[in-house]
Parts: sequence; structure tokens; C-alpha cells
Amino acid sequence: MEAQFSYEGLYQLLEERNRQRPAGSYTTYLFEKGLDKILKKVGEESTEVIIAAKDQDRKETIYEIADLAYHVLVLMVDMGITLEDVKAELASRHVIDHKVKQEKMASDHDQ
Ligand SMILES: N=c1c2ncn([C@@H]3O[C@H](COP(=O)(O)OP(=O)(O)OP(=O)(O)O)[C@@H](O)[C@H]3O)c2ncn1[C@@H]1O[C@H](COP(=O)(O)O)[C@@H](O)[C@H]1O
Repeated sequence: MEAQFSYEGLYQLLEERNRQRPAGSYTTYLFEKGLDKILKKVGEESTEVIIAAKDQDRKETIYEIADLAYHVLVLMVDMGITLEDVKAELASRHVIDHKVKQEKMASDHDQ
């Protein structure tokens, strides 16, 4: 059976790792190393996504996107950026995009 997963649940676990810093945790290792190490991992994982996608390797691309998503979440926790912060940003763009489309449809209709 597939394990229950949510971004919110993983984010909370990473916050807990940051507060408690348990030994033997890879996330603890990243927080202890600090921002530069986390950024290096985000850069590496981004490159691996690009390479896998360029090879048209769907399975590998999914695997590397998951690695990237985890490291981006670690970066967010380190910087105190919440999932709500990112959702709010995406939501504001979504509304703008919707408005632009409506305006374009109205102007197309007038012509
Ligand atoms: N999703 C992940 C996840 N994805 C990738 N990784 C780790 O990221 C590392 C990436 O591998 P690399 O070969 O690039 O790096 P490395 O050589 O191991 O280490 P570096 O010295 O390069 O940093 C691996 O050690 C993976 O185990 C993750 N580690 C943890 N999680 C999640 O975070 C939770 C907490 O993990 P811990 O804090 O380790 O208990 C886990 O339950 C998972 O849900």
C-alpha cells in the first residue's frame, strides 16, 4: 500500500527536524550545514531534473522532481517560507491570469 503523503505533512516533519535536530537524520544534516549546502543541493537536484527530462526518461524525471521538491521544502523551512506563502503567490497569479483571459475574450468579442 502507498504511504499517506501530503506536502503539509512533510513540511511539518521538516519543521520538527529543524527544531529537534535528531541524530542520523539527513534533514538534520542539511540544517546543520546551513543555507549554502541546502542551495547547493537545490542546484544539483534541478540539474538532475533537466538531464532526466532531456533524456526523455519519464520515470527518472519523476524521481528527480521528488528529490528537488524535498530539497526546496527544506530551503523553505530554513528561510521561514510557508506553503501558504507560496500558495498565496500562485493564487494571486491565477487570478491575474484569469482576468487577462477575460479581458482578451472581451476585446476579441468587440472586434
Ligand atoms: N523526501 C526525502 C528525501 N528525498 C531525498 N532525500 C535524501 O537526499 C539525499 C540526496 O542524495 P544525494 O546522493 O544527492 O546526496 P548524498 O550524497 O546522500 O549527500 P550530500 O552530501 O550530497 O548532501 C539522499 O540522502 C536522500 O536520502 C530525502 N531525505 C528525506 N526525505 C523525507 O524527509 C523525511 C525526514 O527524513 P530524515 O530527516 O532523514 O529522517 C523522510 O521521512 C522523507 O519523507
